[in-house]
Amino acid sequence: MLSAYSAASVRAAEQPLLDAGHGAELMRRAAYGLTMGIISVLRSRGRAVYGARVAILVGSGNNGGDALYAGAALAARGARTTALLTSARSHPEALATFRNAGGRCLELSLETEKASFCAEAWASDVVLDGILGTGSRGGLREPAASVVAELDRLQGALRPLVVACDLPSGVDASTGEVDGPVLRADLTVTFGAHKAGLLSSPGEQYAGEVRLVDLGLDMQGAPELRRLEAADLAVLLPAPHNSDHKYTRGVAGIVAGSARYPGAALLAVAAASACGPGMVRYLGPEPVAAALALRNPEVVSSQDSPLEVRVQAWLLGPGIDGDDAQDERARDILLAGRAARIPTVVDAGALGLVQASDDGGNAHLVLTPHAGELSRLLQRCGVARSRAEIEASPRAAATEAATVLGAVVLLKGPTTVVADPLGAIYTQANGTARLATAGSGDTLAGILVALLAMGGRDLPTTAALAVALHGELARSAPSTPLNAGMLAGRIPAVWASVTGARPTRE
Ligand SMILES: NC(=O)C1=CN([C@@H]2O[C@H](COP(=O)(O)OP(=O)(O)OC[C@H]3O[C@@H](n4cnc5c(N)ncnc54)[C@H](O)[C@@H]3O)[C@@H](O)[C@H]2O)[C@@H](O)CC1
Ligand SMILES: Nc1ncnc2c1ncn2[C@@H]1O[C@H](COP(=O)(O)OP(=O)(O)O)[C@@H](O)[C@H]1O
Ligand SMILES: [K+]
Repeated sequence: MLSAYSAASVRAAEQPLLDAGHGAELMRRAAYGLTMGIISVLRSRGRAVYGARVAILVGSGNNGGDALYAGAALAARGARTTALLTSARSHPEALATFRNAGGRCLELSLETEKASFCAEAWASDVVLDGILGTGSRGGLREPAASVVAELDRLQGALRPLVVACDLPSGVDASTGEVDGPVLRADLTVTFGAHKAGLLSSPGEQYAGEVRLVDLGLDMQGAPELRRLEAADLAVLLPAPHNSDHKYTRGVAGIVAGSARYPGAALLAVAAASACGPGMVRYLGPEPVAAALALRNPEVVSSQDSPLEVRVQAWLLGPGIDGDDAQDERARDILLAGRAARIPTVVDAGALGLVQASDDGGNAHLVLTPHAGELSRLLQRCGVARSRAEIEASPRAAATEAATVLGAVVLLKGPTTVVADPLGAIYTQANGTARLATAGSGDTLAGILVALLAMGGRDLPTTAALAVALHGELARSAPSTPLNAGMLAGRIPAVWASVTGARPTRE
């Protein structure tokens, strides 16, 4: 499990070491890790350090200091290093060390030097972003903002590799929010602890690969957010016991699909069934059930009322729009669920049926909106948040929705957020943009209801687990187009690969 912290927590953890006079040592370690990161990206492009061209953007604070020390280390190994001082002030010792090592300095305040730096950066192997770190307030300001915007224009094979020092400048270290231009990094070498902003949208999408350099910080207090990693999936994905029978293994009940959208039911059911619960029960129109019988003969289908069947978890909503009988089933489950407290995934067409609750009445619900659906959901609760606002601050929006609605909110996107009304947050970014395709959310909902039915973990952890598994379905796919219909079929292989060796008796 990965824990990520706010800038304030990281700085608080650094303080005792700074007070004890270890500041220079911390910076030396940070710069060493950064140097190693730059060398590794150079090698990934088949370049030696000797003779490599490295262009460095330097800010006024310690972030600029780290970058200058790394630049000095590279210059000492024969790299051609050029720094652009973006402020009248730079870390004095680091600047002197850089100059002594043979580094060239240009000043942003001089128009001709700015132009020569941009030309140098475009011809470089690596651009190092050391303008702002955890001490930044708001987005990049001028004149640095324009240089970054200009450098970020370069695309494709001509674009140099970009390494960010601690975090891409202009990304909020705590929230991941972005205000103004940011130079998209291929690698971010971050120091001391993972920053929550690099594990949140949109910041995460600017950070590239993130490597942590250990500074020996003693992080105090609860992390801002957590993330499940491969090793967690291996432990958390459920496995049957010898003594189990189908009802102890969990029954997933699914109310999805309609004459208009039969596919949503097919996708959700296929995904749920592939996760291996004791049983999948499908409630919905007869023609959809008939199609399911051919594709998933193990599924038990009926046109019953949900009040007549027993399940360990419900999924309501994919593709039910406009079908009165499905709508009624979803309403019945939501009403009965307030007493029965059966874990219930509320997706797509059922999201409009959820009412805000501050009495714990929704504590068994996991709502799974994308940003557009969350905007409408919040609107109904009297909170105006446009889709664009939600995409700009998804973590804040998911947390707000979880509080207002009293339910776990799983907000889908490139980095998916799971927010618990009690304040716990997971973010997962296992997937790739190939998941952004119609029906992919139905597959996620199917995985989630199956994992909930199989039980064993709390709602937010199970939700994060489902998102992680769903993401892995795309990550492990070859780089060819992917449609949602292909995803469920990948579950067994991906499950096997994330859980490692497969004992036959568990
Ligand atoms: N404190 C420590 O013990 C360590 C800090 N390290 C580095 O130090 C960084 C934090 O250093 P600082 O506290 O100096 O902070 P920064 O390096 O983020 O710089 C803050 C400076 O930038 C200016 N600034 C703030 N917001 C701005 C904006 N939006 N646009 C333009 N300028 C802006 C401020 O005037 C301030 O001078 C970390 O990110 C990390 O790179 C590392 O050396 C590891 C150890
Ligand atoms: N750029 C992206 N990178 C990775 N995953 C993404 C990206 N965009 C969307 N996703 C994921 O794809 C899925 C899309 O779900 P959803 O929007 O509900 O689609 P649908 O309603 O068509 O099934 C979600 O799991 C979401 O997190
Ligand atoms: K930076």
